[in-house]
This record gives sequence, structure tokens and C-alpha cells, in this order.
Amino acid sequence: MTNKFTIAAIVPAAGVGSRMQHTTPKQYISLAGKTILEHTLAKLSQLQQLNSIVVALSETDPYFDDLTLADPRIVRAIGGKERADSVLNSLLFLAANPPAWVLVHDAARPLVDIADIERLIAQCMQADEGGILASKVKDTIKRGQSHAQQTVPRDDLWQALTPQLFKYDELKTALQSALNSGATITDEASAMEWANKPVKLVAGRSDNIKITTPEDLDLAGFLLQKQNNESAT
Ligand SMILES: Nc1ccn([C@@H]2O[C@H](COP(=O)(O)OP(=O)(O)OP(=O)(O)O)[C@@H](O)[C@H]2O)c(=O)n1
Ligand SMILES: C[C@](O)(CO)[C@H](O)COP(=O)(O)O
Repeated sequence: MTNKFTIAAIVPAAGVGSRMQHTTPKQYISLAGKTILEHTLAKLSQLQQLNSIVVALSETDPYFDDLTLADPRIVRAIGGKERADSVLNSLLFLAANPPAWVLVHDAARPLVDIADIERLIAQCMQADEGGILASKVKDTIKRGQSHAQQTVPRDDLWQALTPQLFKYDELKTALQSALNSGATITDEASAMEWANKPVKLVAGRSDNIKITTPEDLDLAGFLLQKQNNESAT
């Protein structure tokens, strides 16, 4: 019988980082003294409520074994072609001893605030429904290709972040069905929306950026160093 409060983290880290245009996958770029993946895993290791931390890796990943990881909860699974496939493979990896909840967090988001994650967990557990960290859109949003065609009303627009927290069985079912239907799934919430399941929006810090393109590195490096300095005092 699964304890209804068990949580496994899934860390999609099987991407190639094509938009970063770097010689190594972006999760293995070093910033403020360690790789982006090590920063992200160090953040998740601060969460005592996690029963396990499953890292989805490329089948040919030659870098992971060289990392300095002390948390015995960290285990590796094989990712897939797309991010959603990596998450589904990780869910299947957990099927023998499934948690009640899964917390999916991008390896490429090392700046996440622990207090935000704890608030996400608390609010989802209290409501007994899944949810995501998200930040309210702050800029004017335009729709168009080479020219602005429309200014999109932004009062109810959010940028989806991670972690995204859902019940294991609901997410696994929704993701399998959505992917089998050919739906475009870029985050766990889109699979849950496809399955008409609730997705709670929990406001999170907008500096929880996904490191994606070269210009993100300087900002992320500065903020990671700032976090390191603050935790050292
Ligand atoms: N098949 C994939 C693709 C992506 N990811 C992970 O999902 C997260 C968010 O994806 P994204 O920022 O798109 O990373 P990449 O796919 O590596 O980047 P790009 O799209 O630029 O190639 C990253 O931590 C990435 O490693 C994954 O686990 N499996
Ligand atoms: C999951 C995510 O980070 C939420 O914003 C985003 O959808 C990942 O998209 P990507 O194209 O795989 O980077």
C-alpha cells in the first residue's frame, strides 16, 4: 500500500541542449564551481520529503558518472527522444515501487528556490490535486512572425516553470494516453490538461529560469554565485 505522501523527484537530464550551441549538453556546463546538473541535484537534495531522485539520462551519457553526488536517493533512468518520453520512461522505471506523487524538475533549472518547491508541495497536498510553479507574465505579449499581428491579453497568462507535481498514477496514465494520441506535450501539465485533470498554478520566482540559450549562462552564473555566497553566510 503506497503511503499517500511519498514523493519521487524526476529530473529530465537527457537533452542535447541544441539551442545552447555548446560542445557538451548544457546540463554539464560548469557555472559557479559545478555543473548545472550538480547545482540542480544539490537543490533537490535539500528536500527531506523526497523518497528518491530519478535522473533521466541519455543512453549514451558519458558525463554523469564523473559527477560528485553524495545523496543515496539519486538513481539513474534512461531518457527518451523528447522530454516527455524521458519523463514517461522515468515513471515506468518507478512502476515496481511507485510513489504517491512525482515532482518533475528540469535539470536546466538550477536556480529554483527551495521555499517555492516547499510551497508547491504544501498547496498541492492540501488541495489533493497536482500543480506547477509558474510566474505571471510581466511583459506585453505579441503574436506574429515577422510583424506583430496581435497583442495577447496577459491578465491570466503564466509562464510554466518546474517543478511540476502530480499524482504518480494520474500523470503516468495521462502522459501515456496523450503521447499515444499524438498530442504535443512540452510539460507534465499539458498532459494533465489533455486528460482534463486540474493543474493548480502556484506562483514561483521568475528567476527560476530554464538555461536554454547562450545568453542565459552569464545571468545563471551570477545568480548561482549569489546563492552560493548567501548560503555560505
Ligand atoms: N529528450 C529529452 C529532451 C530534454 N530533456 C530535458 O528536459 C529539460 C528541459 O528541456 P530543454 O530545455 O528543451 O533541454 P534540451 O532539449 O536539451 O534543449 P534543446 O531543446 O535546446 O535541445 C532539460 O533538462 C533536458 O535535459 C530530457 O530529459 N530528455
Ligand atoms: C517543462 C518546461 O520547462 C516548462 O516551461 C518547458 O516546457 C520545457 O520546454 P523545452 O522545450 O523542453 O525546454
